[in-house]
Amino acid sequence: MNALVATNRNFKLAARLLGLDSKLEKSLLIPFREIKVECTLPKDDGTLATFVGFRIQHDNARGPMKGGIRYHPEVDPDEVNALAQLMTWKTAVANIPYGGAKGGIGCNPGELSKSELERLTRVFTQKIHDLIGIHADVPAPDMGTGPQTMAWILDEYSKFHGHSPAVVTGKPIDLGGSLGRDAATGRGVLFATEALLNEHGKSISGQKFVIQGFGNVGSWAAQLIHEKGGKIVAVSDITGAIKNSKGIDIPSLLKHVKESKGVQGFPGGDSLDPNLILVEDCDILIPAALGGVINRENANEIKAKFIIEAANHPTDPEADEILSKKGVIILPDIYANSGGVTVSYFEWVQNIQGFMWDEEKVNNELKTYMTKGFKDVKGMCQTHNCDLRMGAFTLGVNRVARATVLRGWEA
Ligand SMILES: NC(=O)C1=CN([C@@H]2O[C@H](COP(=O)(O)OP(=O)(O)OC[C@H]3O[C@@H](n4cnc5c(N)ncnc54)[C@H](O)[C@@H]3O)[C@@H](O)[C@H]2O)C=CC1
Ligand SMILES: O=C(O)CCC(=O)C(=O)O
Repeated sequence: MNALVATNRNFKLAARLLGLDSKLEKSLLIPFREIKVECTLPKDDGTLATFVGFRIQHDNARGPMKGGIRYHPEVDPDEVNALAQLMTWKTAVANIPYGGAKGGIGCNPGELSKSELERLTRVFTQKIHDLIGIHADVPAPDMGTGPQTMAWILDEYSKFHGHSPAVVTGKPIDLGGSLGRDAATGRGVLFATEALLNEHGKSISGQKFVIQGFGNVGSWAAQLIHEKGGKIVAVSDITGAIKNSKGIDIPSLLKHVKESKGVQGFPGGDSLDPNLILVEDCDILIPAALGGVINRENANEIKAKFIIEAANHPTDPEADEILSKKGVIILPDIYANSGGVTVSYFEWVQNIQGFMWDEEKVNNELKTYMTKGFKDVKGMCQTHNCDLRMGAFTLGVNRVARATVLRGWEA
């Protein structure tokens, strides 16, 4: 199912549970601003290449719009739109003073050299610099981008507006990045999983995990879960998939991935058909790569009892229904992966304060936010007699609706 159709469907279900006014519902759904820019740059061989970049600014009722920038061949306006909307509900679920936005460029970062990526990022920044800003819209990394991308945006933006570290988060520490941001989404996934398991009288230790995606989010989640005694029995990335029913040695896998640029060929496991990773036997499945991967084609075959959505919108609404009938419990993206944007908020606060926190403070604050977020989501589940996805959606949508009305909706 198209990502935007799926996200709108979840929003509308939440709006109905909340009894939202239909005009307010319509206004919350339509993005504040959609930006589409052409980015032409010289490649290393002297030929010109043109890419299309998007920044969708969904809502700013609760504060500056916030969200990552994705470099991926499948980036399209509908998906960026859906991801921007999800950011609005996510920042509200986390209860941080932001709205939502998302950006993306349709490109394959693996096929571009570092200098081509730098030129692409600078051209994109030149096209959108007037529309982003410390109190307007603050980008961050997402799939295919990272601290280096944020450093180039910071540098290009600062040429127009003066030195502005708070205009992006997820930057290198040397440029004002926060300690703990690199690991934050994965660490948030750990805290979210602990909160859910705790409610079911279980702990991480001894549970069997499968993780799809071994980039920033998947690899940090794997490392932290492994440290807590969780048994990771299968992992996949773009290069392939591996499994080991006794549990994969994650520190060795991290070393292998650094050297070989992927999980493929890891000697500490057997290779597995990547198409089967989501239906591999486990207790807990963590999708940490692309959207829409859990759908009506594979939902019936899923063996996990719990799904922790580290990726954005990995589960189609049709799959939600099938999995719910099977009794599978899904911890939704807008809560489960909110650790990244929460520490982005801490980074922005540190930049504005001009004061750096130590890593222990960052991680402790993150745990406080994730624990509170779980409690708030559960509260909405009880109020509206709904599952965790609708608990999170009603929580986020209600907070944004309240802010919108307070700002003068009635006027
Ligand atoms: N980086 C962050 O702070 C946050 C990221 N997310 C979401 O988490 C997910 C992963 O993002 P990152 O780890 O940042 O990206 P990344 O670019 O660091 O890693 C992506 C990983 O997915 C793998 N992958 C790509 N296509 C695949 C496929 N077809 N099958 C299996 N694996 C595949 C890549 O090989 C790589 O291991 C995305 O959905 C992103 O939107 C959500 C919240 C915050
Ligand atoms: O850290 C951020 O500002 C946003 C991260 C992001 O793109 C996401 O949570 O999906």
